[in-house]
Amino acid sequence: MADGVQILTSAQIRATESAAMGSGGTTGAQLMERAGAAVAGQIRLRWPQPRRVLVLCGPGNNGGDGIVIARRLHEAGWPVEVLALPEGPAPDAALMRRRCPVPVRPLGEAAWPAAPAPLIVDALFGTGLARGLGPDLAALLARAGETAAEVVAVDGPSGLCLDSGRVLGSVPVLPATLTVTFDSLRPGHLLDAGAALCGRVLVADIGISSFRPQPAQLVRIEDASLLAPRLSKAGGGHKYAHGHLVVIASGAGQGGAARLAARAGLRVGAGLVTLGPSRDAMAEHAAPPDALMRRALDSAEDLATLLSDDRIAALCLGPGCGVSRAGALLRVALEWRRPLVLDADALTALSQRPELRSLVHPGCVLTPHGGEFARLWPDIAARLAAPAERGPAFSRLDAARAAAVDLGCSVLLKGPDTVIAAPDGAAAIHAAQDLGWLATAGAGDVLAGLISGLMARGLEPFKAASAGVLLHAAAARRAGPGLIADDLPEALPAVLAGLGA
Ligand SMILES: NC(=O)C1=CN([C@@H]2O[C@H](COP(=O)(O)OP(=O)(O)OC[C@H]3O[C@@H](n4cnc5c(N)ncnc54)[C@H](OP(=O)(O)O)[C@@H]3O)[C@@H](O)[C@H]2O)[C@@H](O)CC1
Ligand SMILES: Nc1ncnc2c1ncn2[C@@H]1O[C@H](COP(=O)(O)OP(=O)(O)O)[C@@H](O)[C@H]1O
Ligand SMILES: [K+]
Repeated sequence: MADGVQILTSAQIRATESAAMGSGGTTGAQLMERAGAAVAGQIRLRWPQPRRVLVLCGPGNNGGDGIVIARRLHEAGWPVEVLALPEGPAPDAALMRRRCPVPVRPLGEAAWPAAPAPLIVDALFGTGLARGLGPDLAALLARAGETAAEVVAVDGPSGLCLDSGRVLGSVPVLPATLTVTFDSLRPGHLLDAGAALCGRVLVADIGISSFRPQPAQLVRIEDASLLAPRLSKAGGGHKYAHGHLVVIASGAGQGGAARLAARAGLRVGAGLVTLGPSRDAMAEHAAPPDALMRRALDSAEDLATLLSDDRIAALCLGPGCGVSRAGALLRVALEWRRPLVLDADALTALSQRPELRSLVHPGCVLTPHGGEFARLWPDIAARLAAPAERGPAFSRLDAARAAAVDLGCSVLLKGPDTVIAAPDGAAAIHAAQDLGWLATAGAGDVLAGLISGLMARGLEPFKAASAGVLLHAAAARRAGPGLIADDLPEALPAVLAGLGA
């Protein structure tokens, strides 16, 4: 399992809540009171001066939380209006409605306030969202969206599937300024459209964390400081003790992407890195860094000979390699059965050579972006591209997990929301929607170099992929706006020093 903060799906948070209540230590109404109090508290922290607030409540427990929020804000002297859908079969929510000192009026066109409230609390649907919003509700929310009110979403914006980060149905949802969720994040807060729609996400502790399922199957990776002990070279050791990485490079005239990967491998601490271009491309790959070693590799036989050296610890195949060259070397790389990163052209080559799929093994990390993923797994990609009608919708997380199980290796699906899945079901999400500058040629090559460098240093594939993504993002933050891929390896020394590695 990667180091990180546990993420629970809707089904898992429901089970956690049931276990907490089943223990006899708490009741559903108490949990609802804590949840509502936490949201009201966050609202008052963010907007210290009372202001008119419109609380929109749904039929279930999300709506029950909304009623608690309304009561709490009313008690604090805020002018509160509550509009609610008809009650569903949720006894705790019904209890809260009976206790509510503010009139609860039916939500609909007739009751909609003429003058818009500056703050809207969206407590319509949370983890119980089963389908897209109906047209009447969607129209009301669209109107609310036009008023430039600030929106606080309870658990998540209503209409957003909290398991996938996808909007259900073809209806717009009300984007939130602030989302307050309970106990832990859901995948949908980080994935796909969810990250933008949720705004700032805060997690309120409601006292049920000891009832979460263990071990964690899904985490958010965000804290690079956890990596420091594994990245440190304190304690000595010869360069070979830190691993020898081989990065396959291109034939003549095909560019320097592999050099970016190799440079990243060196910077992340692999003891030695050998770049392997074809013989006729040796001269063009002679550029710095001089710390790189070079070895001409023209054929699968040349690669097999090189890999017979036991000291070689990891191989990176794909960046700037050319699809036909990657295809020619792929079988030997896979039959080596040692730590291997397949990226870029190697992924395209694998999609064209189905007979090699059975050779993929647990020591491999595949790092596709969306296009490469769709070439390798067209059926899974089609499920992801299909409209999301019902919750839980098929997600990028589901897609990466299905791919990891299919090939029996770790799969890293790249994007602003990167998902890493291991074949045993472990998974991690890294949200970097603030790092648009990473959408630059060669950023992925650097990532492949980081991961393979970490694998050369002995990190197991899933952990190396998780750590590589973290370091990649940290380097991008360090390099800042205007970054190009070449800057990322150069930013690593400062990142590593900052981590105390
Ligand atoms: N877990 C925890 O630890 C805690 C959870 N808490 C809170 O509970 C929330 C989950 O509550 P929940 O399970 O009652 O579901 P919720 O989101 O209120 O919706 C279900 C209702 O909506 C209906 N419905 C669904 N989709 C619809 C649609 N498109 N259009 C119309 N109707 C639709 C659905 O009806 P049905 O699908 O059966 O027709 C059902 O009546 C969670 O998000 C959190 O806020 C906290 O109080 C305490 C701790
Ligand atoms: N908009 C974005 N926000 C954050 N990260 C991004 C964004 N676009 C791309 N990335 C990241 O940058 C890298 C790009 O990799 P890739 O698509 O393979 O590019 P290339 O092939 O040009 O190297 C990946 O790590 C991806 O997660
Ligand atoms: K909500």
